[in-house]
Amino acid sequence: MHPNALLELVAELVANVLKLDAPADATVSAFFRQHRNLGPRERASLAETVYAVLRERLLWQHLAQSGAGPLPRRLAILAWRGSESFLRSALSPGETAWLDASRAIDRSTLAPKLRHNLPDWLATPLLARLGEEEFWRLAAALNEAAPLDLRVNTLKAKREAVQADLAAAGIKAEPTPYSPWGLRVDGKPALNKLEVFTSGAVEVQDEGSQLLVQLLAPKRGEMVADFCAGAGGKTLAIGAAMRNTGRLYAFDVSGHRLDALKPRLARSGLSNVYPAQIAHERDERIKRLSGKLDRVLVDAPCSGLGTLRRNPDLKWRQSPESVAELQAKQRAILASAARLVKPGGRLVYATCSLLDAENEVIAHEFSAANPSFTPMPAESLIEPAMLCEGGFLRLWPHRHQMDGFFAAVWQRQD
Ligand SMILES: C[S@@+](CC[C@H](N)C(=O)[O-])C[C@H]1O[C@@H](n2cnc3c(N)ncnc32)[C@H](O)[C@@H]1O
Repeated sequence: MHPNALLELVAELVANVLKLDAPADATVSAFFRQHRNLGPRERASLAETVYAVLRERLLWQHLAQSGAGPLPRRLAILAWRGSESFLRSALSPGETAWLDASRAIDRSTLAPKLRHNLPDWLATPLLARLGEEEFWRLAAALNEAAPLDLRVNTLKAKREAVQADLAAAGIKAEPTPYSPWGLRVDGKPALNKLEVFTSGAVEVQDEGSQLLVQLLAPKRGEMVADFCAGAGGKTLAIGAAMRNTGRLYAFDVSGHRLDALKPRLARSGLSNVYPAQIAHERDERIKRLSGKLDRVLVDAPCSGLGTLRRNPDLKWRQSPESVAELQAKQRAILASAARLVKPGGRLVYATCSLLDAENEVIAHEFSAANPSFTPMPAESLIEPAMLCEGGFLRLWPHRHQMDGFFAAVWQRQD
């Protein structure tokens, strides 16, 4: 494609994504479906440039003020992530001079906001919690691309064997540092046509999500519920840890998400999973299981701010108001899910948020209101201790090279 035609397409996609009315990955996929003629390299330039715009949006918008022409084109030029010579051949002499001048600006002289690229409502609590030095390390880590992690389905394969199969397909993968089932893949190779994937020997899953199963620690033959199962990333890991025995309920209010679980379930070889759509957290189907379950996981709907490396649009699509709404849902879901746990059973509450408001605050409130649930310190359930903070699993991209992740664990006494 002619360089300027591609740059114009990038600008169009930037404009679409910056409407912020849908998740960026959905907007990008829809755009690719409308432009089927684009090759893999063109798609990569488009997607990576759009994500670069989202990651450092405040910086680019500041620099773009001095340029000319439509704003989405200026943003696309500044954040361009394809071939440099290709970009330059698309630019007018005026644009070339402006790009060079923009790049020559010493970024360390810019206002903090233009360097961390986080909205104030998010930067303020993170800075207060982490302190200056660590806050800046987090801000830098959030603007890097996330690694691609796989979870080996131990019902079907061993980690070393999968690693060897991937190597035979020219894909380098190393065991993840903390999860015993994880492999971290080099780069972003297409995996979905490989035998290891189609046979159900692996699923894509961030290492942090894999660690959650160690906190839930489901055993053979138990009755377990994954209360917010979605497309079942955690369900599959829990079902495998139960060695395909017992009964694992996969609840969710979204039938559409549970539908996405079906093909994954078929590949996995699991037959102990019972997906069920519920109307809300107080659904009759839930009430019937009251006090009967050994383990319940609440992977709560949350702001997703721990996944900013993958979903940088979330920092612009969430707000203090949306976080307050999510907190209300989190409280209600945790309270209902807790009723399913039998005496002696275990309850786990998890989010992929960085904010105390969705994490420690919800967990402490629950403990205070439910004295029959005794907190179990995460440090006693998972190693090494540096994965935990204040009795909770607390993962950070800059400390642990994983998505931001939180989990609290309780045991029901009576
Ligand atoms: C963080 S996602 C779950 C991701 C999933 N556990 C996984 O590992 O792939 C949260 C899920 O909660 C579901 N949800 C929202 N409100 C709910 C409710 N009241 N009861 C149960 N699930 C709910 C959403 O549909 C969404 O799928």
